[in-house]
Amino acid sequence: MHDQVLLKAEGLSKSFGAIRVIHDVGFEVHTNEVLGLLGPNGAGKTTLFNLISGDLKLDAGELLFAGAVLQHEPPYKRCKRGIGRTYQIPKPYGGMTTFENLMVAAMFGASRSERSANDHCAQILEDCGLADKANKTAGSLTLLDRKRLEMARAMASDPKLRLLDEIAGGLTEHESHVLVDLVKKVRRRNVTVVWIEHVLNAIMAAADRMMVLNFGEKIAEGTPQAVIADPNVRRVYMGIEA
Ligand SMILES: Nc1ncnc2c1ncn2[C@@H]1O[C@H](COP(=O)(O)OP(=O)(O)OP(=O)(O)O)[C@@H](O)[C@H]1O
Repeated sequence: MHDQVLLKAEGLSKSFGAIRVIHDVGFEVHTNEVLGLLGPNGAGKTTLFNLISGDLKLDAGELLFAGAVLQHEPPYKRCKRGIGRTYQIPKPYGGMTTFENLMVAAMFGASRSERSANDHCAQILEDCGLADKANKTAGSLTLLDRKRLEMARAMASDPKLRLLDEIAGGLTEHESHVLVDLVKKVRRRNVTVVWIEHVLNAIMAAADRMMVLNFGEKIAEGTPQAVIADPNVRRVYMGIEA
């Protein structure tokens, strides 16, 4: 199921002035997997997302997406290729209804006709537990429902790769289980996911593999169990000495 490489990164490097934020990072993301991205604050995780989405330019390295060279393309072209992202703080169109938010994603993100978008979005609202909030404005939703809406928008735009940035922050344990189920639903729609998350239980429950950054360098990669048992990861990420 996960054998094809969707995204391949080689030798990625990025500095801000004299501050080296990403240094010689390489990794692969396989089709239809959930890759968890961990690391202490300031490790370079969001910067890595910005390099993949094109919000930031690489200093060095290569990015291949479904075999195509990505690093020279502007963000909108990468978006058209099917790379979408979700932010730490949900950014819906607050004055529009939940359903309208999804329609925008389906019609402008995925270029669906109004009719096709309509059916697609109605199904997604149902799947995400938002059917009874279809006509509420996004700005009036609770935090969990705004996160549900972020995931619903991720589904509506038919992405190939979704970058999720700390979406479980601020949720209760029960709510983060709801979110894990939604990530699994997103994946069942053949979307590949890279998820930055500090809520360890959530990422452990959803990830097929995990990768850990520290000071801009990859220090571990593997199954969630192997990564969490790695003495170096335990030391730098959890503060546990072997
Ligand atoms: N535009 C920028 N200009 C200068 N420094 C930046 C910029 N963006 C990020 N940095 C610095 O790069 C480093 C990595 O930041 P980044 O946000 O990628 O880390 P992170 O691993 O996502 O952290 P967190 O878990 O706290 O979100 C930090 O030291 C940050 O201050």
